[in-house]
Amino acid sequence: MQALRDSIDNLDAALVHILAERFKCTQRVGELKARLRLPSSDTAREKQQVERLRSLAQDANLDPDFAEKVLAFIIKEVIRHHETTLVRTGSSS
Ligand SMILES: O=C(O)C(=O)C[C@]1(C(=O)O)C=C[C@@H](O)C=C1
Repeated sequence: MQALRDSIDNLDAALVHILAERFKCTQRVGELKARLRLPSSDTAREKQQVERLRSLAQDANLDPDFAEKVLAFIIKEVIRHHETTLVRTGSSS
């Protein structure tokens, strides 16, 4: 049991680090979008991401619906960050 919990703790730490790296990338995208006055969300891109992630999940034996929900949750937070960046950089008006 303890060995399994140690593995879970390591995997949770990896998830946090991976998420932090992803948010660093999306922060840069948000700044670019603000500068170029592009919309915060891109539904065509999201559709591609969902398709790809569902396929990856299937191959990895992970429930694709769950993977899609996780992605949607993350993207919702990214869009919130993009909106904050717009206000912070004064590009929202
Ligand atoms: O690729 C973009 O345009 C982003 O802003 C990043 C991202 C994402 O988190 O992957 C977030 C919002 C968009 O709707 C699509 C994708």
